[in-house]
Amino acid sequence: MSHTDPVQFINGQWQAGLGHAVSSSNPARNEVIWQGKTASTDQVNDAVLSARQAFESWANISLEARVAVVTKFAELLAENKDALATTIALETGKPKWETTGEAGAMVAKVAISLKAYNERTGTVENPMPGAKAFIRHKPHGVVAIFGPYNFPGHLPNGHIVPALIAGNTIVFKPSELTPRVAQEMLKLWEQAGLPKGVINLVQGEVETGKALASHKLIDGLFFTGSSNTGHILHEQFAGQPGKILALEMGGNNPLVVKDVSDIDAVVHDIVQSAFVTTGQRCTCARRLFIEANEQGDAILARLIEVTKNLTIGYYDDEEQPFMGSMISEKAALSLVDAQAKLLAFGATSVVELKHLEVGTGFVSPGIIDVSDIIADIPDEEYFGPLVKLYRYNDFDKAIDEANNTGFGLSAGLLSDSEDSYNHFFTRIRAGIVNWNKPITGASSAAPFGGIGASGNHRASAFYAADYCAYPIASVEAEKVSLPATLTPGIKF
Ligand SMILES: NC(=O)C1=CN([C@@H]2O[C@H](COP(=O)(O)OP(=O)(O)OC[C@H]3O[C@@H](n4cnc5c(N)ncnc54)[C@H](O)[C@@H]3O)[C@@H](O)[C@H]2O)C=CC1
Ligand SMILES: O=C(O)CCC(=O)N[C@@H](CCC(=O)O)C(=O)O
Repeated sequence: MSHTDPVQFINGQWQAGLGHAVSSSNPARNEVIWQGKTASTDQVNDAVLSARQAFESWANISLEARVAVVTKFAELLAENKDALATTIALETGKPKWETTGEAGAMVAKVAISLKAYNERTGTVENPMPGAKAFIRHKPHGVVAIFGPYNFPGHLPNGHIVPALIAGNTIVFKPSELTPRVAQEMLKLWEQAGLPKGVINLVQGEVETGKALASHKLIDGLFFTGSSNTGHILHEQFAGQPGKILALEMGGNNPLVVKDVSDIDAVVHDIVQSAFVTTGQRCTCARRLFIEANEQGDAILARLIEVTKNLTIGYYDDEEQPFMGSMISEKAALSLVDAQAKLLAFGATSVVELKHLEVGTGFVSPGIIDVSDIIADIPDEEYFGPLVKLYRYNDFDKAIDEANNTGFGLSAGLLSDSEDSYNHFFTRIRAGIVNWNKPITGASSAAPFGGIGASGNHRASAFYAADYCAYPIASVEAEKVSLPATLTPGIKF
């Protein structure tokens, strides 16, 4: 492992970066696990040009030929599932049970994307007098794909697979925090026999991202990441209506509890919503609404108990922990800082989030009561295991407050009352709305996207097919012929 390692994949060749030295670490043990140099602006340009050059033949080979490569990739992923799950765990700090699930979701993505391609962007033929009407779809061209660190395999894969099936070529810029996962994924695409230039990998930090996002020759950009970066990209794409931009961003997601009989089941769904993946899911519950009554007190007491007992540990612990480390010590400290700011505003700590070990991303989960300072706190996503608690008296006011956010990714109600859910569903604003289920763990077989600051109405997962191709309407006849009835004023 050295900084001169070939970590960029451009036009079918592995090559060393020509930018500055970077590395990636296992955040749980603070060990360097990858080194390289960032892609220079020239290398980003080469990657875009190689994708451009590969586009025509990739778009024009048969769908079957493209599907054969993508299917081979799924087979290779399945064969290498354990190795990939280990790398994801090593680089993110997530426990192995979770990263095994992530690698499995990557395999499943291929069949789901094929189904979505056919259902949403396939060919439709309609008869009409003297002609046929067709709806067909074509790929956009060269697309830039940006991935986040929390699901460094599954989420970029959710753009890459449908983009390739549709016939696009790709320049992939993974998170700078997870370059090793990206490199392993690309090696599998290479082995699957993807023609050179069809997928390119440019590793680097923000400046590499900027060079790619601002490149004149990309036809689109598919982004999963923070709302801040998504907004920057949206501004950058302003005035370019011809380019497709799909933004999957964060949330400040509400979970409301009302009238429930099974307290343990409720606490389970709260924990699974707020703390899974050490709170590093875009769908995680960030705001928890519990009634200010006796039942609410009982739920909270049990939640405190269960939260304090959640196990935290290394990705490879034999007895697997519920939570691993956060992505970095920096991320862990930013959560400690967020908690301190809320306390300074007047919030009350219910369970304190603590940084557990210097030099690592380990934190314990936290619950902070903000009921008295609702009006003052910023509408921000704290991307970690810190949930804000609101005690409420009036269900409608709780829903108003749940909607009092610029985001709109996921939301949920835990309640035994169907009427309450119907009322909640009618009023709540979010792209994912669940009843008596955790608000994390969204299905790849459904659309996945949010409103407001969470997305730009280009839902991913099953609907990713929609942003990977544009529709073409055709009316076609084998011979040109005079219509039986002529338009008034035309004489033959
Ligand atoms: N809605 C969704 O589907 C999901 C959203 N997320 C969100 O992602 C975030 C966590 O991921 P991060 O990696 O921290 O996101 P991030 O926004 O920091 O980075 C995402 C990607 O954008 C690149 N980038 C950053 N600044 C850039 C710029 N100015 N120009 C071009 N590229 C730039 C990064 O290098 C990285 O490749 C959270 O906010 C989370 O909510 C995460 C998973 C799913
Ligand atoms: O993209 C898909 O195939 C489905 C969406 C998905 O996997 N969502 C996960 C992870 C997204 C995140 O929160 O980072 C989830 O909802 O837990």
